[in-house]
Amino acid sequence: MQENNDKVIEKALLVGLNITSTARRIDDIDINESMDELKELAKAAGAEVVGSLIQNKQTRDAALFIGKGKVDEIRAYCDSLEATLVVFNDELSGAQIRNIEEIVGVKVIDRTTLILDIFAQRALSREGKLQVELAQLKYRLPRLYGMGGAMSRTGAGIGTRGPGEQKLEVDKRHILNKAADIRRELRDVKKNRETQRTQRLKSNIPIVALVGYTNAGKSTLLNELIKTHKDYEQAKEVLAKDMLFATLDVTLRKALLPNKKEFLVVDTVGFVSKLPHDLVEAFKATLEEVQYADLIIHVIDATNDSYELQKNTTEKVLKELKADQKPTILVYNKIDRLELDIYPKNQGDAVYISAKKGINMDKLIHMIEEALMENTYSVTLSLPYERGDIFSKVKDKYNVDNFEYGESGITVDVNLDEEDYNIYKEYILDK
Ligand SMILES: Nc1nc2c(ncn2[C@@H]2O[C@H](COP(=O)(O)OP(=O)(O)OP(=O)(O)O)[C@@H](O)[C@H]2O)c(=O)[nH]1
Ligand SMILES: [Mg+2]
Repeated sequence: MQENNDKVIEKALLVGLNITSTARRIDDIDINESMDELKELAKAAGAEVVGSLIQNKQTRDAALFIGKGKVDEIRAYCDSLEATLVVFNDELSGAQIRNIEEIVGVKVIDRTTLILDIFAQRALSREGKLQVELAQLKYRLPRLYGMGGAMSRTGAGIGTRGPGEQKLEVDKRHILNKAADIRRELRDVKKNRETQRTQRLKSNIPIVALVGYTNAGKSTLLNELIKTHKDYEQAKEVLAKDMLFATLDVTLRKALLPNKKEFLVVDTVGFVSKLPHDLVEAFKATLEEVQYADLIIHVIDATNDSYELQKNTTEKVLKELKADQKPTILVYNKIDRLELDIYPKNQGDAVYISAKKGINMDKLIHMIEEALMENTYSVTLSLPYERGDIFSKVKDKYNVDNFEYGESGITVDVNLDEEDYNIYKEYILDK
């Protein structure tokens, strides 16, 4: 194990179980793809992957998950590869972790612990940190027995980190108290967020949420969309990186439609298959922003071999968030890396783009405009000068910059929503 300034680079051996009988779950993704993803997750957590093995088996083993013979094999692998960490592709019980650790002699963690560890390292906002910590505590509680083992949580590194660098609790009573504290604090944070949201909803700016599998290109797309805004500056861009879970915190930024109306773009945490259930629960709160969106842009990495599965995973979460009935645009991204004629042309609510190379961005932006303007009325208002109050209201609310001072008043081109259309009907200029 190399160590510098407390940063431990662990050498990880990955282990996957391929269930070959009917015990296999229908939504289990292909084992090779799942292991590739596990490798990316291990890298994202800061580990160096030194090896990977798959066990084909009819059923899961209650005590050792993959069976005694394979565990002995893992031990030999660990010795020869000098692995310091074994990562299982599935969620293990506390007893299984302890039993396997006893045989292989190095730290054993599962996919859930790995994902929680990445989240623990990346969460930036107060709320994000609290949610990750709560998810970690919930995960640990039923496993305390298994993790009391000799080498389990005494060392540093993956699986021992909590947000804010404190060591995770190992005492049940402490955990329960801590979880209660966090829940209380989260309630306060939530109130705060609700206040902000109420203000936002009052301001009437439509909200467009970017959702999709991790690494699909959501943040890259956000950075492209905000370039349309007059107040755009590079400092407003968000981190876009070839790394799973680059984005953990919800970010809102302003952008402009061709008709000059403002909208807010929301960047969200990416989804992944087998996302730990506690984390889904925790991040549902963050993903609440999606529930308030007027439009959802589902970003899909069209170059990924499992993009269909990734799309399904995302759609399942959207359903859980009760956001599956919202107007949605499917964006197939990264087409700069595809042969030009292998993807269907744009059809219905889908569009093929490259966020990075700016291909078909104009098409996408027009689709966004159409979707957001669906229930609006494009009118010209003729406002007498004594109704300057209406003018300033409309100007602020709709970000109007197309108006003219005439002899009898001000004429304004604007897209009114239904409510305002009825209020200002008498001032509408007949075409
Ligand atoms: N070739 C190509 N690469 C792209 C495109 N869009 C994004 N990428 C790359 O894909 C990687 C992931 O992009 P992000 O924008 O960080 O993806 P994300 O969906 O925000 O990912 P998470 O925040 O981790 O969930 C980065 O390396 C991007 O440069 C594209 O249109 N073409
Ligand atoms: Mg991102």
